[in-house]
Amino acid sequence: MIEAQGLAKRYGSKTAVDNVSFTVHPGKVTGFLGPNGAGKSTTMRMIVGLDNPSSGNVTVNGRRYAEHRAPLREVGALLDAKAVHTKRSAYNHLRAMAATHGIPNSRVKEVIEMTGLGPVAKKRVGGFSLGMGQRLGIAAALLGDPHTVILDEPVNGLDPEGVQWVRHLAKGLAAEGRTVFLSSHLMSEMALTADHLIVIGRGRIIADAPIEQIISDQGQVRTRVRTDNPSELIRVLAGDGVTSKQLEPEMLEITGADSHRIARTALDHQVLLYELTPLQASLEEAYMQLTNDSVEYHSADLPQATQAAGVGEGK
Ligand SMILES: Nc1ncnc2c1ncn2[C@@H]1O[C@H](COP(=O)(O)OP(=O)(O)OP(=O)(O)O)[C@@H](O)[C@H]1O
Repeated sequence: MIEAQGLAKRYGSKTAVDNVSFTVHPGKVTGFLGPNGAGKSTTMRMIVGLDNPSSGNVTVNGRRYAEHRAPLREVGALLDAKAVHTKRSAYNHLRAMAATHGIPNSRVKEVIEMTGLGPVAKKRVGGFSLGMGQRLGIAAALLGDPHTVILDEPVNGLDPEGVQWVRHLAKGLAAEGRTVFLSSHLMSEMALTADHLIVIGRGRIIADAPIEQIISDQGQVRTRVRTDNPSELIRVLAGDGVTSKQLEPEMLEITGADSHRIARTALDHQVLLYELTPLQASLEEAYMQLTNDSVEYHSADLPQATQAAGVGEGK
């Protein structure tokens, strides 16, 4: 369990993390989501003692990271995959880490196999691709078989097979009862991996809830309706925060009224309905709505075609 209380980090006049309190529970995957510069990495660095809080505190299983006698066995973290000796082989890098904690070589071999690094284990880390570097970082995080696993952007640079592997790994670790805390800016990936989300924007927590709740709280109720008299239905539903968009000659998307109210109003006015489908907001929509005011670095507006191609996304 990770517990942060009133945690803050200031760099000169810049407040990177602003008085945040949260708990990350064991047995589930908790996603840490937020726009670029929101304070995710700084928070994670404070959890593992790489940065000192300006105020507040954070503990893992009741103790600050530095107070654990064998921290690698308690907390495994992937924070900066590039922070390794580039001249060493992956195997030697992991062996050196293991030696500081009395972890046997057999465990080094185990994590190399688990992370798919077998074929490149004897190669110099300097020549690794971004994805291989991520796998090595994850191998290092798992080395001490820790009860708490913290991964900062673990799927960054991984191919689709690697992304799926991280997803299964995170879920598997949580199913074993471990505390799993991972950050990502890929909402779609979070939707598939996390059970619970903590959303941060401009250094502050803006949501801390199970994923389904975040979606249902943020997503406006939208309903797709097919009717043979759309103009009459629009007229009788109008007002009271209800808006209707005509998508096809007989199809409307109605926001601000649930299916029950739409059906009742239609019946009262003798309007025939032949489809009534509640539409679930996606996590991405909920996230955009939540973080709308907290995005520090807005992309310039791009032409539709460029946006569709995915150019101009965050890192
Ligand atoms: N060493 C530092 N000195 C000064 N400012 C810093 C330092 N580290 C982080 N910051 C600032 O603190 C804020 C939070 O940064 P942080 O890296 O924690 O955000 P993040 O949510 O991890 O972002 P990203 O998704 O872009 O990695 C940013 O505005 C960043 O510029």
